[in-house]
Amino acid sequence: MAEKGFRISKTPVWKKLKAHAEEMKRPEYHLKQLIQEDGRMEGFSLKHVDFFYDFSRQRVTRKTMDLLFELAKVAKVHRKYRDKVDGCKVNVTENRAALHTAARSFSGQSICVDGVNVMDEIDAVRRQMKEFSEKVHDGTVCGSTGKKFRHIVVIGIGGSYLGTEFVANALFAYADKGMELHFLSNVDSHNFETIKTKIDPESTLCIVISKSFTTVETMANAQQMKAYMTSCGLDAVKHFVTVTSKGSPGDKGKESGIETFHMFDFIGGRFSVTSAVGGVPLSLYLGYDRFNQFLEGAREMDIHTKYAPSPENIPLVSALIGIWNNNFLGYQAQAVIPYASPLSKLAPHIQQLNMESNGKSVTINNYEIDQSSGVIIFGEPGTNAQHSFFQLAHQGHPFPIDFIGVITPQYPEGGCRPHGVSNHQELWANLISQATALAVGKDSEEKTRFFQGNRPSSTILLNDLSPVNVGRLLAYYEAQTVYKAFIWDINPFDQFGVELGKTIANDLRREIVARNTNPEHSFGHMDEITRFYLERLFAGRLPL
Ligand SMILES: O=P(O)(O)OC[C@H]1O[C@H](O)[C@H](O)[C@@H](O)[C@@H]1O
Repeated sequence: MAEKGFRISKTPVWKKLKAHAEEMKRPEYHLKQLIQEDGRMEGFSLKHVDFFYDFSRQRVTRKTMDLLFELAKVAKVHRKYRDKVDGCKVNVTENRAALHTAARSFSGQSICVDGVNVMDEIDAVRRQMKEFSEKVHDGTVCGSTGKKFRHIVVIGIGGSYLGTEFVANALFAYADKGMELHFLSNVDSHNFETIKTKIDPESTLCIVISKSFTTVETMANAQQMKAYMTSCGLDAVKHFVTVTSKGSPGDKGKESGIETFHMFDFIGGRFSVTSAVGGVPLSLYLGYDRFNQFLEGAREMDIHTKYAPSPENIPLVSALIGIWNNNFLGYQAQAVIPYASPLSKLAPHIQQLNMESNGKSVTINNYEIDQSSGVIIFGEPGTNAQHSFFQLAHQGHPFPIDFIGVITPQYPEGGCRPHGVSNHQELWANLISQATALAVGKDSEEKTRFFQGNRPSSTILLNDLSPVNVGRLLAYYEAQTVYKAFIWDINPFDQFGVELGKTIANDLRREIVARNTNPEHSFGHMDEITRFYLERLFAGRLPL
């Protein structure tokens, strides 16, 4: 993928960027000055069809951008990206391709991995999802007592859950198929018990989604759900379908009576919402055509990402700005603040996408990373966020923000204008003012009322929250994540960092099983702290 011995932090352009970051500390580069420059908005924003990206309130000048484009060139990002979308095995640690982009390709062109055109199986799964969702909607496929399905319980965690939840929330206004969607992700029994109170088992379809079909939480929840359905006198087989990778323990074939939709080893969990992982629940919830429109939006952003030259390439420009903020200006966190409640689950999805992909300690050639890769991502919708953590954003530790605005809301507003403006106009007044306040700041004799300003943000604008635009937004963040990794020269497609905790949990599970089967089993051989917690679990209360 990259030449051996390559380290981005050792390149001359990296050093030039370091020196430039020092220069950018000078007062004349304070954002309150930069945003006054003629043509700032036009020169520091990009538009691609329905997607507008404004970086005029980032701490960058033309020189910064030129250096960042040089950095992208040195990192050979365009070649790496083309290798990825063409099916090269860019996930070198797992010897896999990374082809989430193929899940929304409609070009008719082959994409080959090991000489096999993956589009054939992707197309077959698309047809299967379409047919299945139509049969559920017309009642041909129904529960074991003949009732139409009205509740869908998605059983999955991490990448087999977060993307679907984000899209389902974003497109709630389009969910007119009479389906209620529930997410059983956490092994915490509260999650399961709460869902039980909300569903009618006879009209409930469970979708077990797990690429590996070994994830402990998902397997436990699937078993709980199966036992519950059986206890309700239902034939559980008729109430379950699975989404899993070919050949996994859950891929039991037609004879099991459970319909299986395949996902593939070349699509990573956190990149999988445009595959059957999102496709099965979302086509049931929204209808297949709307899921398809969502894919169209993602595809269109993929094409832009692949072909647009660096200065016009929106995901690349935002990845470069992210690296500038992180590695050169020293910001360690990034907030995602949509001024649109339907995007309330965007931040948790982007959090996994970014932090699991780019929270790495070695480069693709196994060199220890000597600059940080990945930042802490968090977020909540505005204006709610303003009334919780924005104090820190304005006067405490600064962190860059992605603001997201939607021009036309999903529901038409009535004529009521509480302060002379509609609620949507009020929302926008806040969206605009927050970015300005962060950038400009405010002088004051009173120290507690002083605002330093110079706090960077970008603003993404969408015409509306249609399935197509939600697809564009998703693909934008996916591409931005991948471009960042390609600049840092890390592999964004593996996640070995999640393994250690799971291994320790396996050991503890064995201990708990031993005590469950033998009440005399002692935890005496364990360390004091672990022993304390295990004893409390079995004692059922804190020590007196
Ligand atoms: O889809 P599954 O195999 O059940 O995996 C579910 C999730 O668990 C893993 O621990 C990883 O952290 C995620 O990347 C993955 O999406």
